[in-house]
Amino acid sequence: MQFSTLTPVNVLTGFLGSGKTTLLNRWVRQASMQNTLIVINEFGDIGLDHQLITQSDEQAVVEMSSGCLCCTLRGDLSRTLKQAIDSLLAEGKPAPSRVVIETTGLADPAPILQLLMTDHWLAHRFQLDSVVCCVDAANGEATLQAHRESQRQIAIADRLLITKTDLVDEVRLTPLANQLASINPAAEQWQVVNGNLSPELLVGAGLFRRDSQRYQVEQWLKSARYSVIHAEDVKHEEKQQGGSSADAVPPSSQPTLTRHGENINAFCFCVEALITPDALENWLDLLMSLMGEKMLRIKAIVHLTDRDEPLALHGVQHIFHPPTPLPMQCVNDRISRFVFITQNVAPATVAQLYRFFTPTSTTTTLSTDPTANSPTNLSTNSPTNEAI
Ligand SMILES: Nc1nc2c(ncn2[C@@H]2O[C@H](COP(=O)(O)OP(=O)(O)OP(=O)(O)O)[C@@H](O)[C@H]2O)c(=O)[nH]1
Repeated sequence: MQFSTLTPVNVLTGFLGSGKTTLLNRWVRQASMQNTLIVINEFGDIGLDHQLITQSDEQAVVEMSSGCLCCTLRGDLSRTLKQAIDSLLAEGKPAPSRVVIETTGLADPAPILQLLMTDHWLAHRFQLDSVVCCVDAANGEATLQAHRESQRQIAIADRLLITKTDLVDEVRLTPLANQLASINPAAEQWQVVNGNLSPELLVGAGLFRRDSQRYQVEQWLKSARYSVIHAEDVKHEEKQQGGSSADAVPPSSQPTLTRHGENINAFCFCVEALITPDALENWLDLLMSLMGEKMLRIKAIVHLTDRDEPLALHGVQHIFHPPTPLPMQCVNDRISRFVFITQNVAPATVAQLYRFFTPTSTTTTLSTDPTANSPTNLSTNSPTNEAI
């Protein structure tokens, strides 16, 4: 399956009452959202949101109710999308060119992202474009302190929309914006009043841009926004000074500590040397098996010893999307960059575990099979270069 033929999916998340439906109500009226399929995951029997969304000929709105997509209804997403697309085609309408999934306010978006990678039918038809998270300007700080789900929604997002900014002044807005930036430094922030925001600002955060038919590596990875830890520095300091790898962690990567003792860490781990496939696989395997639940999101551009072209990796918790081989001209150097957003996992732990596996001498080949979703499967098959 070519990347260019996969339908982009935007996941719209945000805590209860944060303004998701208000935003969607605006979006469905926009010309740029024509031919978009909107999936609303309601929790409970009465799908009020569905009644609120204005329907038009261009948009199909389907509703999944009675349960939360992230907890109980995983099989239902592919079923819902299949049925919706079948009925569009039966009516003589085109298949959707975009899907927007609005989650329940309490949903952890990570399982939904995993579903897009692991469900065979979904993985062959859809690709994640962006996770968009609404944060209520008036209640955001309190919600963030009190609810783990809210922290995870913010940490995993590509775009953060601070809604209801008409209700607060700068004195309240600035600390919230700073806190969001410390949890998720790479996510762009937008202020929104009554859902008034062009949907075009929200799409196109994915690795592959459909409109230009190009890979956009730096816009996707945004590694420059993170504090950086160099694998080589970690080694050097320990050898020369007898310090620990924690010494190599810059102060700017100190965690955002929330009231419930959750540490959200966002950092970029850089490796200048080419990495052997074994070291990569063993490192990621160990990280995921020991602390997969706490790995909220991982994106990486990796340069391996056994191949010229770089690979793009994208993981959510313990699940990885199949590696995507990229054309060499997408990158400027051969430094591997891993962006981690973690919960209660210190950057030093990630760095130390990497050191544990380097150097290694054997080489294997990474699979690009869409069903090979775990790092454990990275070494199984020959690459097929399907995504190029
Ligand atoms: N003042 C103000 N109110 C807003 C704004 N955006 C949304 N609201 C109001 O906030 C309330 C919640 O908005 P919704 O769009 O229903 O929020 P939601 O995230 O879909 O809510 P759930 O589905 O319960 O999670 C509604 O009464 C909206 O009218 C805004 O920018 N300013």
